Amino acid sequence: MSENPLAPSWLELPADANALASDVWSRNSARSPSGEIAIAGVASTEIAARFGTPVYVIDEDDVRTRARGIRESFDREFGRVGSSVKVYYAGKAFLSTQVADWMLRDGLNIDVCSGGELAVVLAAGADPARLGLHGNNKSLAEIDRAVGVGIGAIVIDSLIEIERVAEAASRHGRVQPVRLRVNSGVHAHTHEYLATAREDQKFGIPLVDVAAAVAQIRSHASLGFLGLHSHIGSQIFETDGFAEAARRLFAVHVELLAGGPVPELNLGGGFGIAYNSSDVALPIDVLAANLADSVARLAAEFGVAVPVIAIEPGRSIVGPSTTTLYTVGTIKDVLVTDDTVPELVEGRELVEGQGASTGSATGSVRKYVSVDGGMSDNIRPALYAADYSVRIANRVSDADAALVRIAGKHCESGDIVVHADYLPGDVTPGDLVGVPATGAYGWAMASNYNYLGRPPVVAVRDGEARVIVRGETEDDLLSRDAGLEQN
Ligand SMILES: Cc1ncc(COP(=O)(O)O)c(C=O)c1O
Ligand SMILES: N[C@@H](CCCC[NH3+])C(=O)O
Repeated sequence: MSENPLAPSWLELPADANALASDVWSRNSARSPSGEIAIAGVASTEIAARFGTPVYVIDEDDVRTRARGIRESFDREFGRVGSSVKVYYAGKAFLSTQVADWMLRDGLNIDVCSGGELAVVLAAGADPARLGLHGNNKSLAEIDRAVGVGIGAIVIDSLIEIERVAEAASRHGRVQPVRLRVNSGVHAHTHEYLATAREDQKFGIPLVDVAAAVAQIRSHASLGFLGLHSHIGSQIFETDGFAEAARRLFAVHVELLAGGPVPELNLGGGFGIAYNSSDVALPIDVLAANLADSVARLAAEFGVAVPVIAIEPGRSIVGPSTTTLYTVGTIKDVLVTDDTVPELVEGRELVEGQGASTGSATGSVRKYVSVDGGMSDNIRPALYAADYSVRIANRVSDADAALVRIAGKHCESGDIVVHADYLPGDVTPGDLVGVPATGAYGWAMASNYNYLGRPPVVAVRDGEARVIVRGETEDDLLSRDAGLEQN
């Protein structure tokens, strides 16, 4: 078997199209002696038989080990430079009461960005003091509830919000700790929709306006200023962007010290993970060490103490923990000829970065493998041109590898789950396939498009599986329909 010219340039023909890349699959994923993929000792076929497909399978030990690992790495590295760290799990990546409970037990705080997320973590029994609330347009009701329950921090995102939070705090007789989100102007190297600190976007306050905003915060007895906040974007692989944001914020942080205490500095989340064989994630302990060194250097340069650092990782904690299992329904070998190439070129522009080949593609076959889910359980390939990977989960095969595109079942040609990977060429209807690294922003961004029910989330640990979020049924889908008018 040779490489298919339709394959994107980053995708290499694997030596074994059954192999599970250890940096992409959850830590307890492995082929069992029969050849099928087992996750934390639970066979894929058993999961599919008990819970149906599609199904998100979350490896509990993986997500909790990562949560503790991030906390410990940052504690160690910032302890080394005379400071400490508050780690907030960014609940937007994936939140359920069970996941919230794991995070809290493993010593993390939780960051929420809506009243709904707040309700979930409160339902998990979280101490509100360990929570933070974000959002560029929090409603008055959301602010009121957060202040009323005694939330640990509110990240103020606009000048207008200073007055809203101050008013709610004085009404509740509280001094509400707040951070101020700053648009650092750092252009993180990621998809445009995932970059959150360029000048031309909705989040935060420009650096030049920060001094006045903080003066406004400090003028309210009902507000307590914790410090500045920056989140430059998501799925970022290098430390440079974080270090540059820290540098820009630090200069302002130091100026603010002249007007009162600034105990903390929040550097946000955004640490990248591997979704496929071309992604190389920076190890968390390297990232933590680099950031600690950068912040310590800045503190020394400015002659001030290293502040307490807060971080808000989401994807890097929960992303690699989860595999989505699907059942293959139909398969088509699509011959890409001269006639179809122009369409492909156009398609490539729509999904920039996917890297479909152009002229040389003539006469090559792309195998379309359609599964029983799609953009309703993972919108990221369609929304961000995210490149995932795939393996047959119910068996191994020594058939020659074939270039496949995993498509969903939605009425939408952009409904793609995996743009390109190699699978054994005998992949067949009825096979189970596993798509790893779907834990972050998969279920969280799922929809009911085409009236598909959102799949269940099943947690696996030590050979046991249990539902932590049940899947939606047709009754669920119909339950919000008001029905026909009675004549
Ligand atoms: C303010 C804020 N904090 C934290 C995160 C979490 O980012 P990630 O899941 O990439 O770590 C996000 C999402 O991008 C965010 O907007
Ligand atoms: N939803 C994005 C991450 C968050 C974007 C900015 N807060 C993703 O799937 O990658």
